[in-house]
Amino acid sequence: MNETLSRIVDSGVVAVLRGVPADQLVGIAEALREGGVTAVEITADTPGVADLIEEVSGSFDDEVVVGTGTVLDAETARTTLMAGAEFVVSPSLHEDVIETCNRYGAVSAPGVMTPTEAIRGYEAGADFVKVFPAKTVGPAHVGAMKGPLGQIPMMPTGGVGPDNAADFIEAGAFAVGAGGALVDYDAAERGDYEAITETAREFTRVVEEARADG
Ligand SMILES: O=C(O)C(=O)C[C@H](O)[C@H](O)COP(=O)(O)O
Repeated sequence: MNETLSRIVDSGVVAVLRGVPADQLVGIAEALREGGVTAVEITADTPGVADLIEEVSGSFDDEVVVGTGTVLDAETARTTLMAGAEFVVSPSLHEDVIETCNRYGAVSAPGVMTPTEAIRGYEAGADFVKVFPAKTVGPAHVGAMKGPLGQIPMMPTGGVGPDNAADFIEAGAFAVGAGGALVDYDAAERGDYEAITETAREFTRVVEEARADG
């Protein structure tokens, strides 16, 4: 397995940081890592995303795997890969983004909702697919897609929290992505990074237990 992908598997949870304030970034990434979440995605609509990716990848070496989220075009993929991103996630399917990632040896994950989109992304060379938005379709949808498409690693994202993460893992997801339910910017603003670590710990515990049960 690709090394970046195996580091995402190890984390089990990919933290989606959208609009993270620059002065909170390293503190939040550290708090997440303390709680076992060692894969972090900074979304491309975050101001200064390339600089933020460079900062976080320079701060942790191999301990934290860093990617770009909400990537809608090849230019954004290339720019952020050059800044140090190791994986690229999209809410939608863009074959030029997948192609660009493969050109530079990076992992790519298009956003998909249907079996047709999932297989199209995988045939285009994606390493895994992000089932998005996950909460509206639920774990049963992921389980049903994994039936005929068991070879495609799936990471449900969008409305995933410690309350439903186990159901997605039990349905066959190899990991989950989470933003709102995982990263509390207000807590970071107050300097309460321990709260972020606690949520991350709970999240990774739930995922590990669901894997052990499966
Ligand atoms: O556009 C993307 O690439 C995304 O990652 C979409 C959402 O920001 C994530 O799905 C996080 O969603 P929540 O966990 O519900 O906050």
